[in-house]
Amino acid sequence: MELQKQIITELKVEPKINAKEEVTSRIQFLKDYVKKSGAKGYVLGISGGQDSSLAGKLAQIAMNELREETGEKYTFVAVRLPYGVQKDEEDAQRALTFIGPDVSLTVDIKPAVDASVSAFMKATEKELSHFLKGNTKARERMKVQYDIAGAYQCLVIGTDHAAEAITGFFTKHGDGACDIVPLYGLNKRQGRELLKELGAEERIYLKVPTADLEDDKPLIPDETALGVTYEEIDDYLEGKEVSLESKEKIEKRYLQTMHKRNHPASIHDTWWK
Ligand SMILES: Nc1ncnc2c1ncn2[C@@H]1O[C@H](COP(=O)(O)OP(=O)(O)OC[C@H]2O[C@@H]([n+]3cccc(C(=O)O)c3)[C@H](O)[C@@H]2O)[C@@H](O)[C@H]1O
Ligand SMILES: Nc1ncnc2c1ncn2[C@@H]1O[C@H](COP(=O)(O)OP(=O)(O)OP(=O)(O)O)[C@@H](O)[C@H]1O
Ligand SMILES: [Mg+2]
Repeated sequence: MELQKQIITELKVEPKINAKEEVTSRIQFLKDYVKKSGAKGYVLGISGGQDSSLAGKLAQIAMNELREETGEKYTFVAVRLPYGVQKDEEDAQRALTFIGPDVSLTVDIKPAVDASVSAFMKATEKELSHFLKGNTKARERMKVQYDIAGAYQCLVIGTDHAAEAITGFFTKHGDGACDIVPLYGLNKRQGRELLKELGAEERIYLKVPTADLEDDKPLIPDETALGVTYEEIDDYLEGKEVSLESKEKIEKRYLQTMHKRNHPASIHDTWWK
């Protein structure tokens, strides 16, 4: 099968969606999964970006409905995880207002990240690059979310979706580590459609996507880091034709990041061959 078709099938992307139906079915999924698991709710880091605004809103609605339906105390915990002071804190606060979480926490990851980086440098006498320190930030955020999951008996939501999975644009065992992925199969513009359906204000769904991980490149847009636009990634995922240059960039990243979309290789696996 042609690689584009193979990727679309693997990442479960539909070229056209009904935003209302997607909202309903993904909320239902969050409700069914938490009930079946025996957990008491969900936790998610809220950055101010599009993906966590959407996943957080779906989770909060799911918890509201479950409380109504069961009379049990299901809870959504939103956690702000800034590295010191976040440049776009205002956007994060706007996202929290939109979500209206049951519980809102803030854990500054700076002391833990800085301690980890300085212990690494002391031991190795090597500098940890801004890029690698960025991945440490993402893994520290993962760790805090699992601390909360343990303490509040809840599950960790991940914001992975097709437009991110295709390029492997996430930190392995960082933001890539989670218990449930309610946005799976959506591309970036479909996620935006869901945010609109949920009544988010424009500033939330038009916010420029950024990983915001590197100290020397604050708020660098994902599209700059990737060298390809989300419009092109979304078109590719909807089976449309994109420029040859973008197609090659997307497919190269897809092939290089196979290991991020699979379980660690064992002697029984063949995906890496
Ligand atoms: N073939 C292979 N088989 C098995 N494992 C392999 C491997 N190649 C590398 N690895 C392992 O993977 C590691 C590299 O992966 P990883 O540590 O993830 O690091 P890497 O993929 O190099 O960097 C993460 C990228 O994701 C971006 N990101 C991160 C977090 C959030 C967002 C966002 O959009 O918000 C974006 C970040 O800006 C950066 O460009 C290697 O150190 C190695 O341990
Ligand atoms: N500063 C932060 N505070 C809390 N959580 C964060 C922070 N930065 C990243 N995260 C978590 O890591 C996830 C991955 O980041 P990512 O940038 O892909 O998503 P986003 O910021 O929600 O949306 P966008 O891709 O539009 O920027 C976020 O969805 C969020 O759960
Ligand atoms: Mg972001």
